[in-house]
Amino acid sequence: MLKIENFSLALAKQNLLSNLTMSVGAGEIVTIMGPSGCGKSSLLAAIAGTLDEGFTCSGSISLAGKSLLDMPQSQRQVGILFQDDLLFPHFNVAQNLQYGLVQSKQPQAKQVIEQALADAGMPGYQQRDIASLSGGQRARVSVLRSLLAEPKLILLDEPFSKLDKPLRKQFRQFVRDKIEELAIPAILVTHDAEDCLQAPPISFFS
Ligand SMILES: Nc1ncnc2c1ncn2[C@@H]1O[C@H](COP(=O)(O)OP(=O)(O)OP(=O)(O)O)[C@@H](O)[C@H]1O
Repeated sequence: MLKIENFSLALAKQNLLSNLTMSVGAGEIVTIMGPSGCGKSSLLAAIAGTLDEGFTCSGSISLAGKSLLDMPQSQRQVGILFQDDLLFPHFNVAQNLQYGLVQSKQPQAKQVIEQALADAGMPGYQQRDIASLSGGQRARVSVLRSLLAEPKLILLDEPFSKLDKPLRKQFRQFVRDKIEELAIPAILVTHDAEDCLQAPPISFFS
């Protein structure tokens, strides 16, 4: 479980978040909404350990009982998905997925990748160039790459915003199923109430 307790975040003298307390259970997806610039992505960065200098935070964030704020970024095992996928354009689909694969799965990489692509409705796409994929296919490869790294928590920063409506619906379901399957907590930041994958959103609108 992810637990955020009395968490406050400031940028120079600007208060972004004050005393946020929330928890996210295994397989649960909590959605966060709020106006542009209110600090949603910064909260995700604080959890992932990628907050830039200039931000200060207080309170606690723990995952499975371990404090994340005290942990180096490399040890946090947090997966992040952004609006723009960060796939390597010069690698094909399989090479991109292999990059995400945890060390223990490397010996069976071929089979694991084959199965992951089949699960994502993209069987046989291993050798395809990234540039030849549609937006929805790129999005799916991007999610798969994050999930193959077996993160202990996943943070989704508007990953659906570039997809058209029918694709968005299909992709939301795909992400929800994968997170439930992995039984890890997830936080989704969005501007679109329809993106709420489970319960109603936590709103940062004041
Ligand atoms: N690297 C940075 N350096 C300085 N200021 C930053 C940095 N990143 C974000 N900010 C500022 O911090 C505030 C919160 O930004 P953040 O990206 O967290 O907002 P957001 O709620 O995710 O916005 P949006 O919905 O527009 O993506 C904004 O005022 C933004 O300009």
